[in-house]
Amino acid sequence: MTFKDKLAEAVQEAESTLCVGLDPNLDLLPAGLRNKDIADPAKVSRFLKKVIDVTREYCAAYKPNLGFFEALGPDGWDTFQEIVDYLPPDKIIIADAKRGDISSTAEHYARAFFEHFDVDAITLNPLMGFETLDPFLEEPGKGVYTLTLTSNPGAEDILLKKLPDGDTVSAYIAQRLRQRQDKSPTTLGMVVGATKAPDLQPVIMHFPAAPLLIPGVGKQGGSVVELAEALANHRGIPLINSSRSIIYAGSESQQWPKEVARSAKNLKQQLSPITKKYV
Ligand SMILES: O=c1ccn([C@@H]2O[C@H](COP(=O)(O)O)[C@@H](O)[C@H]2O)c(=O)[nH]1
Repeated sequence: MTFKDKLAEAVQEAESTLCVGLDPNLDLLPAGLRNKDIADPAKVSRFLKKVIDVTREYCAAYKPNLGFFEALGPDGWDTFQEIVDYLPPDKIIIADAKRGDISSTAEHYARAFFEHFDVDAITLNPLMGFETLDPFLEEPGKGVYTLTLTSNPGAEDILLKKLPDGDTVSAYIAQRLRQRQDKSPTTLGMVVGATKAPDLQPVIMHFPAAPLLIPGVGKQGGSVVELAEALANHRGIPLINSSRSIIYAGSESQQWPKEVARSAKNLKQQLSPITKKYV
């Protein structure tokens, strides 16, 4: 099955474009599992598995961010593997790894994430140039989300800078990705921030069929209403990610799993004006 087909099925089955971000931060774990000083991978696994159990009904995808697993030290990769294995097979799994390196190194990243961990998709950083994406672009069953217009303030530093032809760097990346898609069996998508909804139009216009991974709602303050307006004419399926505002909901209470479920359900409902186009 191609990545695009799996993405469409996952969204249709869950009737949701929600992606739950799995960012296990030791400082924010629910009170009963929290121990800031000693990384306890067993507690992290228990926490994330519970989050998955109570949110799976409301989302199409999960996005574990590698930074949080690497911060667990030597056990981090085992924990990542355990969570990837635990995730329901009908959900899209996106490794948020933001890799990008010369081809001979990128080949090894591709092998690690697409062969060893066998996730559906990965996030890549295009700053070292478009040929660094090539090792990830060989498999029809896989997807690649390239950082195009990120949600953070620093997007102004490079991505929103204007080139001599008047386009932004973000718009240029979108154009190049669209051209590359014509020659790639792998699905190319873009990471665009919900916080950048007002700047989104000139970017997605260059690649109107691109699947989008959209972080920035929730703790970063991106507006779902503005996002829905910006996506009105976009054809590619979006996945809207939220991490902290879902997985740490109610973390001071023993009832936290209920709060996590409630928060995922609420965001799924808020996203329904966006989702209805794709179900
Ligand atoms: O432009 C980007 C790209 C990636 N991220 C990642 O998404 C989540 C957002 O977490 P929240 O808690 O919902 O703010 C996190 O893993 C980021 O590293 C992003 O925020 N912006």
